[in-house]
Amino acid sequence: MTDHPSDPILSVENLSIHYRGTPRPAVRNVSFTLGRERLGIVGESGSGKSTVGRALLRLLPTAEITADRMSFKGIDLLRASEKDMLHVRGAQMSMILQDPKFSLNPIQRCGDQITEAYLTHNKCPKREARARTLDMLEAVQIRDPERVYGLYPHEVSGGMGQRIMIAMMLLTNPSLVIADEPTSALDVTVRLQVLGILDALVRDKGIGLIMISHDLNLVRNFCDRVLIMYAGQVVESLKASELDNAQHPYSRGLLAAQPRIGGGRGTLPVLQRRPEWSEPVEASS
Ligand SMILES: Nc1ncnc2c1ncn2[C@@H]1O[C@H](COP(=O)(O)OP(=O)(O)OP(=O)(O)O)[C@@H](O)[C@H]1O
Repeated sequence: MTDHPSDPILSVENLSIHYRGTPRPAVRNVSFTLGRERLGIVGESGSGKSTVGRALLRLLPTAEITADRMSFKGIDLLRASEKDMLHVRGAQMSMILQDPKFSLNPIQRCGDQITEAYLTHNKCPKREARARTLDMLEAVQIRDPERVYGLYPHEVSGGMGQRIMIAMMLLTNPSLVIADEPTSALDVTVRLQVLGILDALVRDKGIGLIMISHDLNLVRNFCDRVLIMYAGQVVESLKASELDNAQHPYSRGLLAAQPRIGGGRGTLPVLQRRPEWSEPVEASS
């Protein structure tokens, strides 16, 4: 079990993932550890970020997953039975996806969905689960939890839907939350509110967070460490505060392609890609 804040919650060594029927692995030799911290995974579309997140939850029925190690709080995720994974998913490890519209059940009231998810993993009277749901809705800064409890997903805004998802994912007290582009469907103000909520909850509860994103500015400000992925591999791993000093030419290209306030109106450079970056590299942690 993980007791000390600096103990890794998650340890991944040489993770490779190959979707069956595709010519090459989507992810190759990815290694990293995660403590009670916020780890960003960035890279262009198709670089394998979401595939890594889904592999941790073993949500890839059409892929071969191999690794020297993929352990979460002492559980061997490669060899855990499906029954064991049912206890891990949603209870100890949760995933927040981009758009709540596709994650919430459209024909069930939002509050009932959270209560039901809680009761799947915890035995308690329904009344108590409902009260916990209302408390959690309040914790994610929903002002009128009783009213929102009774709304259907189509009746809530994108930002509120995402708070509802966060409430659902955090109510079971997970040790690890994987947030896959959790705010990219939100406008800037709501995005900052949702990130603030996630940040406070992660800090207060000592959760490990993996933030999957395209947005370098977001991970620079929000995360402690960053993995930069290209063509299924981690090309660079560094502290978020040192992101601007990234060395790999792909990372430098990503940084240079970011528009900056006050950066002038010139054309942004086109991101260069070289074949040798797709060659196998030494695993980094
Ligand atoms: N179910 C699947 N079957 C076959 N190939 C897949 C499947 N899902 C993803 N891939 C491929 O795996 C590679 C990595 O995809 P992945 O979605 O992990 O990238 P990503 O970095 O998360 O991209 P995005 O930012 O667009 O979500 C891509 O080449 C993608 O086409």
